[in-house]
Amino acid sequence: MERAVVAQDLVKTYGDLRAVDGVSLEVGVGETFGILGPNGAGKTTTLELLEGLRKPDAGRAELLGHPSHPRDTALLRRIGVQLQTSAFFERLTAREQIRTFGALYDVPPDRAEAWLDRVGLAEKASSRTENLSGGQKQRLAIACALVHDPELVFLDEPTAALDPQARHNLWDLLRSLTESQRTIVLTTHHLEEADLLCERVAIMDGGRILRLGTPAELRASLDARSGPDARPATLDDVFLDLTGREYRP
Ligand SMILES: Nc1ncnc2c1ncn2[C@@H]1O[C@H](COP(=O)(O)OP(=O)(O)OP(=O)(O)O)[C@@H](O)[C@H]1O
Repeated sequence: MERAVVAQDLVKTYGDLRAVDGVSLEVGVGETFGILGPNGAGKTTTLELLEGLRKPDAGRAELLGHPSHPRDTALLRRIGVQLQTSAFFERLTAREQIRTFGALYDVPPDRAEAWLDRVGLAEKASSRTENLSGGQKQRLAIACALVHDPELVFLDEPTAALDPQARHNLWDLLRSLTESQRTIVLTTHHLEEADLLCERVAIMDGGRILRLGTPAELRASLDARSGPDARPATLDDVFLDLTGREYRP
């Protein structure tokens, strides 16, 4: 497997809390890889360490064969990161926003603007970003992450605020990216989404990876323990079996 992401023993602590506690994983070129886990499991922190947005206390990550930290400007052109919607440039319209992101990577304005259509925002091109709905802002953030056609894309809960139409359309868009050998690493709370989109998933809790494999492998391992009369396991069942049913802070 040609590898787009390699992480070895990543650790990140905040005071006494080990938010990420020895995470190792590999993601193949062209693969869609999902990071799942309850609130506070360490998914976003793991993603930020992989992206090079945060420096690990220990361990290392490589993206496309280069260390992800300190950030390498040549690498930045090859990766796309979905930023928080609060990271938009102020007072710009959706059109100006996507063109500005595109200009950072020398993407011609028309090609950048075409992304608004791909995420269903063509009609909102003249709206200022602060007037977009939560789901519209999220789609714009995803378009900004993809505008320069990166080889490797990191998406943090990309469908969290999306309605079913937008969610299904985004799934189609992400599938079309992997058809052209783009690699996607995403976090999600939607286990159906992970099952549909991801070739492999890691289920995290307490900063550690509890299980890593294809959704089918994870379901089969639970089925094997449940006996022949139980209904077939879903990824939800696997998730709850590993992480329990208690609320998380
Ligand atoms: N900058 C920070 N300072 C202190 N603690 C932090 C910081 N960022 C995250 N944490 C803590 O680290 C732990 C992991 O947080 P993280 O955001 O990675 O979890 P998550 O799995 O993405 O959760 P969620 O599903 O709620 O988004 C949490 O307990 C969180 O409170």
